[in-house]
Amino acid sequence: MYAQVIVDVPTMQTNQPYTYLIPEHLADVIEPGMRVIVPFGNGKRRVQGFVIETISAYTGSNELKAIDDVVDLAPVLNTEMLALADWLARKNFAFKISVLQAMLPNVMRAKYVKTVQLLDETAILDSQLLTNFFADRHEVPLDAEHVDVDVLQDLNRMQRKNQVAINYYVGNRAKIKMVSAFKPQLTATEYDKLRHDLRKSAKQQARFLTYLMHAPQQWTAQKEVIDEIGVDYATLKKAEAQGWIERSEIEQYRLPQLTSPVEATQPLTLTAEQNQVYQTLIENLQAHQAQTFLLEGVTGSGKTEVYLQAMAQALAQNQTALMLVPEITLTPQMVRRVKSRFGETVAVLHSALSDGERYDEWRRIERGEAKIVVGARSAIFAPLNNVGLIILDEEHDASYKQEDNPRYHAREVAQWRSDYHQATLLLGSATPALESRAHAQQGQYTLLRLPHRVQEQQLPAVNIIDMRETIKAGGDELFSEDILTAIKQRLDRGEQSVLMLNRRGFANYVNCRDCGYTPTCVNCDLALTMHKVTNSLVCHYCGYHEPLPVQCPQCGSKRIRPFGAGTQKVETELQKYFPQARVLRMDLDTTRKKGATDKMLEAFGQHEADILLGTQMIAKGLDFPDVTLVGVLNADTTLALPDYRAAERTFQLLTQVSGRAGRADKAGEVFVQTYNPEHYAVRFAQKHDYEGFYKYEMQLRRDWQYSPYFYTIQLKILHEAQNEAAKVAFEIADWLKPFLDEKTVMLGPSMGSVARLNNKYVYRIVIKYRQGERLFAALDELMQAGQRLQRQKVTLVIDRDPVNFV
Ligand SMILES: Nc1ncnc2c1ncn2[C@@H]1O[C@H](COP(=O)(O)OP(=O)(O)OP(=O)(O)O)[C@@H](O)[C@H]1O
Ligand SMILES: [Zn+2]
Ligand SMILES: [Zn+2]
Repeated sequence: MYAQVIVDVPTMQTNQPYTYLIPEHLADVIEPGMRVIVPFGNGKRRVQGFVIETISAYTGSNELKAIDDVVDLAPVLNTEMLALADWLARKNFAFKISVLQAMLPNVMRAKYVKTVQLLDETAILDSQLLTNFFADRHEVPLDAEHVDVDVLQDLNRMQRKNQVAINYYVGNRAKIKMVSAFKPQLTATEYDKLRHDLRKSAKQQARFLTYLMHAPQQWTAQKEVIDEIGVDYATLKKAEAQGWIERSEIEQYRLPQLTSPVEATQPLTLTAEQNQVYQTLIENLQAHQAQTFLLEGVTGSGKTEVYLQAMAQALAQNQTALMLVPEITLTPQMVRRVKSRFGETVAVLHSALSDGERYDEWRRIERGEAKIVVGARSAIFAPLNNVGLIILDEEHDASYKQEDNPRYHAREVAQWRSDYHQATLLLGSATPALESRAHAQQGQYTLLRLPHRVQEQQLPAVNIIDMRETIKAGGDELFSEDILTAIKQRLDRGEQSVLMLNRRGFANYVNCRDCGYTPTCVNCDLALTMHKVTNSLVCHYCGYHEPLPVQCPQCGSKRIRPFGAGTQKVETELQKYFPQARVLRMDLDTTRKKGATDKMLEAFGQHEADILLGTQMIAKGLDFPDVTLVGVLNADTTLALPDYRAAERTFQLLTQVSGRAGRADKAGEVFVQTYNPEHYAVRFAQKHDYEGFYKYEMQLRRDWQYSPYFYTIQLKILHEAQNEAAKVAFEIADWLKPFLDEKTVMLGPSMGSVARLNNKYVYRIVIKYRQGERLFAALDELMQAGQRLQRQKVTLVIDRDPVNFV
């Protein structure tokens, strides 16, 4: 028997599996989806690999090495995941090993240990340095970074003389937490009788027997009982000796905890609109059809309640459900809402968990103990079986796209899994991605709508404040008079405010404080990005550049300069205006600590603060009844993103954050400060007009040839030397040209925005296309050349449908 193995060797940039011999004693053990340890290369190097297939015949001529060992007793990747990995690697020009690893919790990645083994003890006798290094040991971990250079040189010399051997081991970091536990062995009547026969003085035993009479017939961690009923360890030992209980080590899950207990909730009675959406979903669930629904529901329209009830239906028909939420803030509140409905059958997977917690949640899912999964992007790989429903909440969110290896979009994975399981796929948002809305237009998705808030509350009135006027009148760059007045009103009335400082694209662009002008690219209509090193403005897309202006080209003002103030500065300023206000600041700094976000939101929910000041992380999902004011301090930073989705991102952000106001019985009000008050993204957001924005933006996308009319592929070429990066980039561009049809546009090669990333120069090629077959074939070939490029120390990144151009 032979196994096809994808090996974990970062420098082997290939999707080709390697064939290994399965030794006799492992013949009945090894299955596809298991991790194995295999020798690799010439030395004694050992690496981890994934078996993707077993075969009975080998026709090649190479002499095969044998598999050393298996890591798993059962496959950790099932047939579905192996097929998905295959598809995903091909579709996104990714390496299979990175896809397979992305599907598993971090701790299941191999840890490699290198050691040096002393073969000839006499060889070190003369050297104090080496005697100290080995210190009476025969094998010592070798971590080149922490070992003296002299020692390394000696060891090298000794290796050539066969006096030492270098060994490689594959370690396993996935640790299961074990605790002592016991299980009752007798019936309640028997325990009762034993208790009657006890000596009077045996108080602890009596207590324990009383407990056992009512204890469930299952393994219980002993520590909990010892603490709870006050018996000691000796009592348990005695009980075991007398056959009352059995004792053993059992596995205990590290369950992620929220800061306060979750109270159970009941399904709400759906409104007529919600019910209509719900019924459509249920019908599809019952029919077991792979169909995609786009739920376009205004903020506060009760989308989440619909998700919860649809998930309940999946459970009721004995299926499982998967719900994705964007990274960061949203998670704790959403997790709370899902847990309040479904309790322990919910598993949570997101980046705030510890590695151990993630591993345990993953196993609860894999074993079928958790039937509902809530998590961020990578939770899309949760090993659920028999999936009935997949939900992407805030489906437009950019965090669903993974920007590192392996690049993928959670939406495309969701679609694939929905097809595989014949599951219902529900994409929900108040502001769907243009691509999704266009799919609904063309009938690929079914469009469902919730145009009103749950209790028919009005969407908040949005006031646009022209900061150019404020500045002219000698006002503050951070707070206009209007917004200060509005905050004061809330403080007087005991209501709450949410203030957002938009940090995306921050300080990378310049704008004119007098007329609002932001320089844009002549070719692409995208905002130009400031390059401090060269003192110039650069287009991230096509490479166009011009010197940094000293004077506004539009109005002649000298007040054209970079934008910038951090949340901390804003907080200080705010406190100067309102010394008595209780302000909660939420940004990357204050939320870094585990559970910090959850705690802060709890506090705000309990009205322990008057103002929540934060970055765009506070824009989504918050549902607090006392919030009647939302202030956006700077709407423009997202507009200046060097990305054709800049207007879309701004519209989405403004709509989302506005939606936090007036969600209950008190009316809400929004103030948006901007230097571009007449921009269409701002105007449509003011009217809460998603459909209007969609139509307008689609027209522009067609004119400028952007998604969804054109697809985009971005190639990045990285090298330590600028001329080498440029050379390879132009070679690749020339090589690709014959494969492009006349409707395909190639931009660049141009120097990347972050000219030096990880000490490497970046060159970029952007390709816009409508028909991709020939292009993809060419890119596949380019991928195969990856190994050659690697030898030249060139990194090639192929990014399909990039969401960020930086
Ligand atoms: N049928 C219902 N009856 C009463 N209250 C409801 C109902 N459905 C939802 N709600 C409540 O209305 C509020 C808004 O609902 P929810 O948070 O589900 O909206 P959403 O559309 O997900 O909002 P957003 O997209 O703005 O985050 C919540 O407090 C929720 O508990
Ligand atoms: Zn100007
Ligand atoms: Zn350009």
